[in-house]
Amino acid sequence: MNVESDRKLIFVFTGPDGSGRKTVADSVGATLGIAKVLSYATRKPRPGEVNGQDYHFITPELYEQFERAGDFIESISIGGSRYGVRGEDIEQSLRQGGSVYLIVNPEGAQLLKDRYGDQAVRLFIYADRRTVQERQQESGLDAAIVQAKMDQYETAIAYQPNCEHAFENYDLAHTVFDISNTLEHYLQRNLVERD
Ligand SMILES: Nc1nc2c(ncn2[C@@H]2O[C@H](COP(=O)(O)OP(=O)(O)O)[C@@H](O)[C@H]2O)c(=O)[nH]1
Ligand SMILES: Nc1ncnc2c1ncn2[C@@H]1O[C@H](COP(=O)(O)OP(=O)(O)O)[C@@H](O)[C@H]1O
Repeated sequence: MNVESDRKLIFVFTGPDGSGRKTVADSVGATLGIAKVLSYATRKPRPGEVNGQDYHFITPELYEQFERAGDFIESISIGGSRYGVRGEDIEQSLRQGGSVYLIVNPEGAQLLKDRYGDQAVRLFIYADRRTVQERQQESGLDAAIVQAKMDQYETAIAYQPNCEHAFENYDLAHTVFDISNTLEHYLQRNLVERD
């Protein structure tokens, strides 16, 4: 009989901003029924973003409170805003369900890898610079925000060799299919034979 082992996985989607990490991750998560662990962010929601869906949008004061309590297993500052993941959210999600996924920048991906070792699987999503820039412009992001993200493009791209897997993202359906297949293998491997 196949039963699920206790070892559940943390799928970490990373790569340059605008490569399609959120779009791809949410689609793969929905396809495979994997729960998302949301980050906390002090930045203001952008048009169309929903609290509790895109991020837990919180005040800098509450963020500091969590930070002082040692709640964040990783926490970064970008452009004057703070972003972090609470360890308890990961642990709780793993306890309640199966494997989980989250979306972070390469710095966060490394911190999660350092913390969780083999339990964390990094999936690097990428596209060429021009495509990434055009997608962000078309999505209606402020030009200054697009510029700030593009300034990080090369640094983010350089992280690819560290990741367990890398996927180019041009044809969305194709990308989601490829990643889902890869993750299926991990999830299958997590089934252990018992008599
Ligand atoms: N390390 C880390 N990165 C995060 C976290 N939450 C979001 N990020 C990433 O930090 C960057 C934040 O920039 P922002 O413009 O707000 O990202 P967006 O929400 O993806 O448009 C993006 O690359 C996010 O994917 C987190 O909790 N930890
Ligand atoms: N394969 C794709 N083809 C065309 N547009 C895409 C593709 N993947 C994502 N996008 C679009 O690119 C933009 C950035 O995607 P998003 O998932 O927000 O990226 P990230 O999370 O890496 O910043 C969004 O407008 C999204 O709809």
